[in-house]
Amino acid sequence: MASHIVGYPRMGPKRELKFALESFWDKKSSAEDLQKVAADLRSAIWKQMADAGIKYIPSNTFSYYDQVLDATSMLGAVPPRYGWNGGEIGFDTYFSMARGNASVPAMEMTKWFDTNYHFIVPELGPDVNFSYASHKAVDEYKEAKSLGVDTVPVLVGPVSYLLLSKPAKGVEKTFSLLSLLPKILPIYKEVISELKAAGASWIQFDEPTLVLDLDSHQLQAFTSAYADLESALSGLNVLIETYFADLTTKAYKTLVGLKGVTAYGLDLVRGTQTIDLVKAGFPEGKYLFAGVVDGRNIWANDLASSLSTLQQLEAIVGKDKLVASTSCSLLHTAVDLVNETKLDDEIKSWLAFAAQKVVEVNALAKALAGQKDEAFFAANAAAQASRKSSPRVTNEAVQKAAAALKGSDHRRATNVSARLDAQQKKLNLPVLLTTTIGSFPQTLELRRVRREFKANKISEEDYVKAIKEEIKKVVDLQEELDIDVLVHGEPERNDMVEYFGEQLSGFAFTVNGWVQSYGSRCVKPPIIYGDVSRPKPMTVFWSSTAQSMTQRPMKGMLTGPVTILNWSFVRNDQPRFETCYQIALAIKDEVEDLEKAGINVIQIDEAALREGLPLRKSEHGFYLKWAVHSFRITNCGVQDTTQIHTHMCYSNFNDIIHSIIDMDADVITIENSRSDEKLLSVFREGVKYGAGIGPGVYDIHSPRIPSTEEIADRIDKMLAVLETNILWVNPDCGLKTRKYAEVKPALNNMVAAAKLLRTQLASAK
Ligand SMILES: Nc1nc2c(c(=O)[nH]1)N[C@@H](CNc1ccc(C(=O)N[C@@H](CCC(=O)N[C@@H](CCC(=O)N[C@@H](CCC(=O)O)C(=O)O)C(=O)O)C(=O)O)cc1)CN2
Ligand code: MET
Ligand SMILES: [Zn+2]
Repeated sequence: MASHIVGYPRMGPKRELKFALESFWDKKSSAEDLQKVAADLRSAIWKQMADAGIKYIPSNTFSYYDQVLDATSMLGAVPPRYGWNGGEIGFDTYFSMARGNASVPAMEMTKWFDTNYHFIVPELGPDVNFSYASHKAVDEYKEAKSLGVDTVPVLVGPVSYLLLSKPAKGVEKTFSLLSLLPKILPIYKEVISELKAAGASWIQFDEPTLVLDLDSHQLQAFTSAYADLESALSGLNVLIETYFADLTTKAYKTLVGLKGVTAYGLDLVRGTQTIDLVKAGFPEGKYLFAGVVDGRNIWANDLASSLSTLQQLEAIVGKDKLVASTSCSLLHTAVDLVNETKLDDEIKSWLAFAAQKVVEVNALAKALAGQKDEAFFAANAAAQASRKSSPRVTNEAVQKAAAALKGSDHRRATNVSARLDAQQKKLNLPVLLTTTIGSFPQTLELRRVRREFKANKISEEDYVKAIKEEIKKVVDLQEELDIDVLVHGEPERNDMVEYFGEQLSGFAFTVNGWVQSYGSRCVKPPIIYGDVSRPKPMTVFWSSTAQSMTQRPMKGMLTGPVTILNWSFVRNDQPRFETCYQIALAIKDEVEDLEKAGINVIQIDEAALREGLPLRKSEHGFYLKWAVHSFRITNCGVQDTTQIHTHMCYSNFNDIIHSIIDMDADVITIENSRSDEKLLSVFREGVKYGAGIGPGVYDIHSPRIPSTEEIADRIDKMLAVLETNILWVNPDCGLKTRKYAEVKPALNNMVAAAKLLRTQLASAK
């Protein structure tokens, strides 16, 4: 019985890679400095896994930015605008694709399945000349070998690579990405042959797209691809790794029928029915890599339960053919619990980060082989029992309140158009209202103030004073720019989810529990371990302070329950929807306290509602029902005259537009400018939208300053499909990652464009 790890976090236990990357990008250190940090991280990870006893240790799961971009580099699929002239791809070309450069914008980035990780989307057309342009996979295999570790090199599988790509500009409608298979497989063969020459005996292809709803043409692509690779792969053990959900019966049949493949990796955590597929039939003589240790969460594994699952599987696949593994790459969990100095011992005993999960996987493999570490299993069982019975986990009052929600719809009594009328009477605002999404630039000074306050280096009094001054600056700036509905700028928040987690009961937070979101950017998801409640108001002080500084409406600014849920590490001992309802009740209390404090406009961000959509269509309906319901619970109790906003920053929701309407917000602001045709086409196709709507008029992810004409043009396009009286004018998303030098002129042009159109509309009447 052996053990395997699908993949490992690259950022390092203290985000060493983040700091090395950012310092290199800022030209404060050399390429060699960066390479040295990276090599040290890799060697530490390999040694750690080898010491733990892991048999199948992955290599090439390290990346300077993203593993899909690494595959693009391996294939030489560099879009022509980056001016690459062949040869081994270096940092210049690689980081230009990832982040853009002075003259060319970055490639598109999008969500990796239903995680908070983002990958760089390959752009492929009929003219791409593929060539073997990055030897990273082979180099890393050799590097590990020279350190005495024989690894399993990991490649993004050829079919998933194509299924995750997008057609290049100009061929969007006509081009079949899968038609490129015969062009990329020769490159894969070159890599395989070099790996063999270097001594590899195993190879892992990550083919996570196998868990999606695939049609027979797409499934056939897997069959042909691996048939084509069969002779190149002969002599190697070949693992096809899937993760994030169950396979459909058809996909499972395709997988186990692949030529030349000797091992299958299955996610037994999110794939709740996977075990039944295996029971219904598993090919003789093949390996099953059983993903029983959750790579998406921070909970210690229930070892007794996993051991029993593995024993059932062993009876089917045979003793020497079962391998204990993680459910997916550990990229999506925090790195090492050892560095958590502030968590108490009880909560710590319930947790396992990546480093601890490696030990769990190995303990399971040994136990199955008859060498059970009794002390380790006993300590684990005790921790599981303590988590089940701890009074800190259960709050009867919260459970009762959440249970009482069932059966009711929680809708505001008045319909949205009547509410908008009532709000207009109270607020008396012009048409084409301007606003922003919430955050203003997070300056270094601001981050320093927060850090020093957290470390008790400055007093609460000084801290409050500094934040108040910052809010005043932001308010004054917005008045000067003549924005209609103001925000306080969120200077007191480190992150829109972590900030609320820190103030709610039932949450724990870490010091170093960082998870890569994209490139060098990381998030520190709070841990929801118990029933959620709100001990006291969270934002009322800052919002009413901000409102007292201006006559204009000041938006209260909250993060919605679905987003808090999706961007936290969620408890796994009750269904997600129950936790979501509890958060909704806490946010409801906050909404009502803001209203009482005289805040007339309240924004409840649901930035992550779309990303939480299950991977399989059959599960969409159920998710959307409780997610939308949770949102409505937060604001069903406010008066007609209180205006509820929501914000989303993932524009690809044509498929869920009816659920968005059903959220029944008074105003929604949405990311749009990166993909305006996509969003506006919903309305062009005749979807009736009567609530306020602000499709973003410029992209905040780019430092570029949009001109007045260009923004006016965008607004014009929107007016062609949306009624004047419901249209709002705002950027795509919050401004926290931008600089004031960019934000001031951009907002100035935005207000000018709105005014220009107001004048045109008035004279057209
Ligand atoms: N949770 C979440 N998910 C999201 C988003 C989001 O806003 N939040 N936005 C979308 C895009 N994803 C993003 C993810 C991260 C960042 C981002 O800016 N992250 C920062 C960390 C931000 C943070 O929490 N910083 C803290 C802590 C500061 C810090 O890192 N301090 C160091 C000290 C180092 C120093 O001396 O500076 C430490 O604690 O170790 C603060 O500002 O208060 C980063 O990686 O740089 C932006 C967008 C999708 N997913
Ligand atoms: C990722 S959505 C961000 C919403 C938040 N209110 C902000 O402006 O930063
Ligand atoms: Zn946003």
